[in-house]
Amino acid sequence: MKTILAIHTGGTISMSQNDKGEIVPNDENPIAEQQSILKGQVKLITDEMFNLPSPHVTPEVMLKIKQRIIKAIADGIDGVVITHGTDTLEETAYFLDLTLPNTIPVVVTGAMRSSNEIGSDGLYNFRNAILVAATDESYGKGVLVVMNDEIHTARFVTKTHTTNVATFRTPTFGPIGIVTQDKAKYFQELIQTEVADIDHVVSGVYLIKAYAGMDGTLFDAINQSDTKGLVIEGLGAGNLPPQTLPAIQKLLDRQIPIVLVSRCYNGVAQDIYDYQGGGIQLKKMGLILCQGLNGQKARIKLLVGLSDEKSGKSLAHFVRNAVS
Ligand SMILES: NC(=O)C[C@H](N)C(=O)O
Repeated sequence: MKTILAIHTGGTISMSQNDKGEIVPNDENPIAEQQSILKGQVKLITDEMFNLPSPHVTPEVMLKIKQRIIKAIADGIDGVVITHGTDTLEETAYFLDLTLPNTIPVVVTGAMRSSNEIGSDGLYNFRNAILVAATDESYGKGVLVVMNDEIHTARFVTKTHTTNVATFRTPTFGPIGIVTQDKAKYFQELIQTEVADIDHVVSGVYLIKAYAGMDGTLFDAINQSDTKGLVIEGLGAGNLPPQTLPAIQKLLDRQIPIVLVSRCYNGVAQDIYDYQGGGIQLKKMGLILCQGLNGQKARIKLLVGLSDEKSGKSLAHFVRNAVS
């Protein structure tokens, strides 16, 4: 029988609705109390590590979860499930994907409806996540996100709806598997990427979204002494309004790495346009075009790369490509 460690960190999955209809954190986590899930099939160990709404989760919290899992791997655990608030779930999941050895299944899940609401999805998602973590086929697939009967890679999954239970989607590539009839079934292989075994996290890594008519104001504002890196969600295939360029150049002159992704939901940033502010010019200026990640994930990847003391070409290589 496999031993699965459940690490609880908070979020709606551990919350309840009060008499006024408000969703509030609980002192006692109702999900952590569920000890009989898949009884006889798995041995469940529980660690109530945090009780945080996920907007309160920081890279330091993510690092603590990573360190807890490293200890569990050393102790011989067979798989890990993490319950987490959905607002920043994709960032924690991707942080773990980038920093953990790909040796045992690590599955992140959450809920869109709190524990006592009609149609609450928490217990169901938790059970499915345990099932996936205890499945042999889940080995070697990087960190997984299991929600609403679907299995996604942490690398590409994103929250797409504020309240719908079918909120987690993988744009461009789709989910890699489904949970059906009490089984995890996979239909896509995962391409391995580099892992960075970091022991601290840097601060000063920012994320800015481009818009029509944007100028250099926001770039000038983040041109501070503590700024270590910047991700820009560019327009379309990876372009920027020309008025932003002088302020961006000032950051590049200070050797601050700048990563460019697209603000589009689907597709990858590419250097295909040759006009002022087009992707070709941005690449020539030294921006790192990152293929396939959204802004918040590219920021996690840049933060992990910088925390691993990568710079120059090795940082660009680490950040650039999420798919190979
Ligand atoms: N569904 C959720 O978990 C949302 C909640 N605000 C959180 O991220 O903690």
